[in-house]
Amino acid sequence: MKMEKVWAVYWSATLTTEKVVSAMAEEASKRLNLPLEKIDFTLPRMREKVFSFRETDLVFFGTPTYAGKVPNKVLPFVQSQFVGNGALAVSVVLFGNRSFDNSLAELSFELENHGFHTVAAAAFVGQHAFSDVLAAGRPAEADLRQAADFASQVADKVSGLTALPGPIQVPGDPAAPYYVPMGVDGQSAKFLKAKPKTDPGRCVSCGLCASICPMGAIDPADVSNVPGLCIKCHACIKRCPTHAKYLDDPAFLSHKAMLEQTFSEAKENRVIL
Ligand SMILES: Cc1cc2nc3c(=O)[nH]c(=O)nc-3n(C[C@H](O)[C@H](O)[C@H](O)COP(=O)(O)O)c2cc1C
Repeated sequence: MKMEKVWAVYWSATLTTEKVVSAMAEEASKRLNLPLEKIDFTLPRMREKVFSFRETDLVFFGTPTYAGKVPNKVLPFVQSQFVGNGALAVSVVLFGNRSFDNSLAELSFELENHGFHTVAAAAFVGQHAFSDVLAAGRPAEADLRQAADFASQVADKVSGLTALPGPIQVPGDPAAPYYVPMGVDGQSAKFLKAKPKTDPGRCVSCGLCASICPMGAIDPADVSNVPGLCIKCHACIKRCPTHAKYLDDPAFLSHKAMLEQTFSEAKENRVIL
């Protein structure tokens, strides 16, 4: 099929999805000798307009896995902000070494439902946003190489297509319920209402956290004040230059400890072509 443009489209709070989707789209654009454009819809200001694609677009579309699915506060934007108009798409999810459960199936389903034709899919491991040790440093160089190899195979597949294939088959159930986080005691860990705290001894009031919060939840005039909804994405915690932000909610810490105890063995990336 004759394509005209490659796109990297992603939502990424701690930048692992951005890294993997960008590596894929960059490689495909090189291989197909086509221009590349990026849409990062992580921040509220990037979620105000609708993006419409064309049949000649190849779109690498990525989100993280939260509770085994597409993050529930991101899903409405996936559904309302992007119109496929017959564009080819590659669904990509990142997951933090536990499982991607049903996120890839859900993302693929939503893309198909909104006018995209999915031609490939991938689930890559990214450092777990909750932890400094779970999948630490991933995507690493080897992951990014694998992402590029995959994209190059996608490019060859797309160039060789003479008709639209059926939707790519991915494991999982788009309608499955969310994974319920557990604590070390085996009971469900309820930390939905937890909010990040600020260490006044470290915070220099640079305002970065407020400017990168995907929910716009942090008061820029007083960053220790979080009046908005916190989705525990860890953008503020992971990206604070002085390490001033933290979560000390006991249920959250218990879930994090359980994950670190149970899912320490490195998982592999999954590609579907
Ligand atoms: C609220 C929340 C829920 C998560 N749930 C899962 C999960 O169910 N399974 C998993 O393996 N990783 C899970 N993760 C880890 C993320 O999928 C992983 O850190 C991903 O790389 C984050 O993407 P980003 O860097 O683009 O924001 C979760 C992370 C957060 C913040």
